[in-house]
Amino acid sequence: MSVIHISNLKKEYSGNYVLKNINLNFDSGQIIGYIGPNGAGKSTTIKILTGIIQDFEGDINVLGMDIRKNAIDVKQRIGYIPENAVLYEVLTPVEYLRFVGGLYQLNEATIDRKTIELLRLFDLHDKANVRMNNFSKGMRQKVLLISGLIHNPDIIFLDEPLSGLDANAVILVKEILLQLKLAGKTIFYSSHIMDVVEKISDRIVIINKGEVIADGSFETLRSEAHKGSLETIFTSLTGNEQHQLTAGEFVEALK
Ligand SMILES: Nc1ncnc2c1ncn2[C@@H]1O[C@H](COP(=O)(O)OP(=O)(O)OP(=O)(O)O)[C@@H](O)[C@H]1O
Repeated sequence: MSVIHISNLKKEYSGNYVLKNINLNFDSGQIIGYIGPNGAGKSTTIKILTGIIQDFEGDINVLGMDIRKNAIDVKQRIGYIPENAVLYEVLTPVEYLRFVGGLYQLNEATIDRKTIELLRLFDLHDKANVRMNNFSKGMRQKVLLISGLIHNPDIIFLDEPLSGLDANAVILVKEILLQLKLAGKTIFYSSHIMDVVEKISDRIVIINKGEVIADGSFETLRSEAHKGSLETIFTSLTGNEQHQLTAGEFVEALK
């Protein structure tokens, strides 16, 4: 069943189209890797799909609802873990997650029960009531992940979710995403870490300059591109295979 339907999506800033006629359908129970170079339009797409940006051309349907008309209903059933989030740093994780859980209309007992358990599983139980202003990057990222998942959403949008996490936490989050997928959730995953995208995605969409330039399973992309890893497929498709040369020029320019 199609849970995300994107039809003729375009987005412009000051007359410059950063998304150019994107058409995509995604089925439930899949991990979708959404990748592209810096500035390709990944975060903009995610912000439109999650109802944060409402000024766009085309039609977006999420979980059977038109995002323009039903943004609030859609938001209740999706989770969004943004790239750069402003956590309310004067708050503790317990206070912050109570606030977020309240937005999702969870009752306080449920929020507190989930919060304590989820913090424990992320090794943050001893920080539950400590203000987040002195938290490390990875600790903040863990709280952010919990805040996007606490209402058990049907679709989870993640923008560079492993940022700052240590190796154990990365393995744990990858495993959580795979188990959420097996439970029927749809995961929309945007990242620059190619080997993770390669390993976890059922389908990979590559965008460049606001356009879809590749779409398929890793095996399909690999056979079409005649390349080994997703990293080499990515660099050949996005037209940047001159890294050694560019690095040399960079070092030269420093002199
Ligand atoms: N609020 C804005 N006003 C004007 N231009 C914007 C705005 N937000 C994004 N853009 C532009 O839209 C384009 C796409 O940006 P976007 O953040 O979606 O890229 P991205 O693929 O997520 O990049 P990155 O990998 O660097 O995070 C960029 O050229 C960016 O400068």
